Amino acid sequence: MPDLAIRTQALRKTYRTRRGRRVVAVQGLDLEVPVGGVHGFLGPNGSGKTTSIRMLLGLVRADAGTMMVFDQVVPEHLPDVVGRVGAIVESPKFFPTFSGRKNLELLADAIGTPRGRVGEVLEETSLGERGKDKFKTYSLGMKQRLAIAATLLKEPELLIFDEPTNGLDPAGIREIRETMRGLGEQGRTVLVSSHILAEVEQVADTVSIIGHGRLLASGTVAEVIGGSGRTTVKVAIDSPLGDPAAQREAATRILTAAGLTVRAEGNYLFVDGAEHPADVTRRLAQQELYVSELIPVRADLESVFLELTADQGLGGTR
Ligand SMILES: Nc1ncnc2c1ncn2[C@@H]1O[C@H](COP(=O)(O)OP(=O)(O)OP(=O)(O)O)[C@@H](O)[C@H]1O
Repeated sequence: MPDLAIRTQALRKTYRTRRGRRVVAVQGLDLEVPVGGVHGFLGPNGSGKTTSIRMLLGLVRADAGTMMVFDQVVPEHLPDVVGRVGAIVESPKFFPTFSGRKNLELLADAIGTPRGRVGEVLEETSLGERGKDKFKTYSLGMKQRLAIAATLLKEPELLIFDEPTNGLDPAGIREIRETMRGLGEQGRTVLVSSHILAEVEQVADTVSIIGHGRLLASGTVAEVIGGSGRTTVKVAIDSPLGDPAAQREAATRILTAAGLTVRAEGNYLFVDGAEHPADVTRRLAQQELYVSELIPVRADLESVFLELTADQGLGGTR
């Protein structure tokens, strides 16, 4: 088993609302985050990501289960590991009229980190040039990167970011992604929660997908995609004889009867579940329907996510 930065077992949390209603936020979560690299913690809105992160950081008490950070049981031994962990769970407060650099210098003084480290973390988050500008002039993306810079001051080995790209424009999202990738490449462990899958797919080495507070799948992005058993092929049928739409309908009937899932999109059929693409060609040819194009479509994390969470009536949100 690889060294783990985080491990939870059978973790549970139920909230009680003021009206006495019980909300089960996390119900038996087994999470394993390997040391080094970026780990995407994925799930639809309300699936329990924030609650899990808050429990790990000792901000919310778990009802049951165990949690370990770098082999230390938390929250009991959180003081022993807290120096190795940096987290952004909500927007930190900075002084708007001070520069980014000044804000970080004050923080460095407060946590006993040499001020020399401030220049380094500004560089690491690509804020070097803007460090002397006032915080209030920063874009949302720069503010978020300053928050990351602040967590880097004490050189944590594990960084935990809860939905760090929320509210950012595409350029801001790209900058955060690059920053995370850089941190992972340095050998740090980055746990990043998100419901925006396309982004995480580009940056994560490993992922855990949760739904209703439970683990649905985990592993490298390739394993999770591969393990979904999806082989989708995009098929065009182009016989000179007959109406193309009628041929697509006939093909849909034949393939569906063979247990495959078929979705029509424009002039194409997307066929899921074939063990081998040639199966599709063969079944259609037997009924005198001839395939003019057959393109294997790589499953992406998003479609796997939607498939996994759809089973639970969760649906993915973007
Ligand atoms: N303080 C609270 N009191 C009551 N219910 C809560 C509280 N915090 C969260 N919940 C509920 O617990 C469930 C899990 O919420 P949580 O915020 O952990 O999910 P999430 O995956 O982080 O969602 P999001 O992506 O929307 O942030 C939701 O149903 C939410 O409404």
